[in-house]
Amino acid sequence: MTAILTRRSEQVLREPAPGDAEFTYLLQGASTAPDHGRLRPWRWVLLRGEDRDTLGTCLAAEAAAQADDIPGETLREKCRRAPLVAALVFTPCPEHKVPEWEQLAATSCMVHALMLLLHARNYGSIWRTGRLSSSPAARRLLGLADPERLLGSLDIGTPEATALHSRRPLGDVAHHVTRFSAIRSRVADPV
Ligand SMILES: Cc1cc2nc3c(=O)[nH]c(=O)nc-3n(C[C@H](O)[C@H](O)[C@H](O)COP(=O)(O)O)c2cc1C
Repeated sequence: MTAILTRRSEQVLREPAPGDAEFTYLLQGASTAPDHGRLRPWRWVLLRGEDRDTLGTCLAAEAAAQADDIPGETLREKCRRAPLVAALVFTPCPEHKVPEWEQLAATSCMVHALMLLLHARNYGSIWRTGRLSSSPAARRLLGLADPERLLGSLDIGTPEATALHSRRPLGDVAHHVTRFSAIRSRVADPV
C-alpha cells in the first residue's frame, strides 16, 4: 500500500536512471504481471543520451513536414526530459485465441508493475503517449513492424529531492462497486 500510495507520475526526472542491466532486472519482476497466455506481447526500446536527440529530431522533422505549428525545439526538448526514454512497443500476437484487448490489458499491467518497482528503488517514471504514439516517422526510426504499435514511452530517472510524496488519501470508490443482489432486486425478470 505504501508503494501504491506514494507513487506519482514524475514530470521532472534527472540522472541517475537505471542502467540496462537494472532495467532488465526490474522488467523480469514486472513481467510476472497477469498475462493471459503468457504472451508477453510487448518490447522496450531504450534511448539515452544522444539517442533521445535523434528521436526528437525525427519528431521535429515530421512536424515541420506536416506544417505543424509545434516548434521543433519543443519536440526535441520533450525527448530530453528524462535520462532514460523507454519506448514501449505493443507486439500483439494476431489471430491468437487471446484477443488483442486482453494482450493490451496485460501490457498495461506490466507497465504499472514496472512503475511500482522503479518507485520502490527511488526512481521516478511517467508514461507519456502524445506525439510519439502516433508518429509514422518514430515507428520507422524505432524499427516497428506490422502489427506492432508504439504506446509512447516510459520516461525514467530520479525525481527531484523535493518529490518525496506523502501517502495519498484513499479515495471513495464505493460507487464503483455494486452488489449483484442490488441489481437483481431492480430487474423484475432478467431472462
Ligand atoms: C496510457 C497513459 C498515457 C499517458 N500519457 C501521458 C502523456 O502523454 N502526458 C503526460 O503528461 N502524462 C501522461 N500519462 C500520465 C498521466 O497523466 C498520469 O498518470 C496522471 O496524471 C495521474 O498522475 P499520477 O500517476 O501521479 O497519479 C499517461 C498515463 C497513461 C496510463
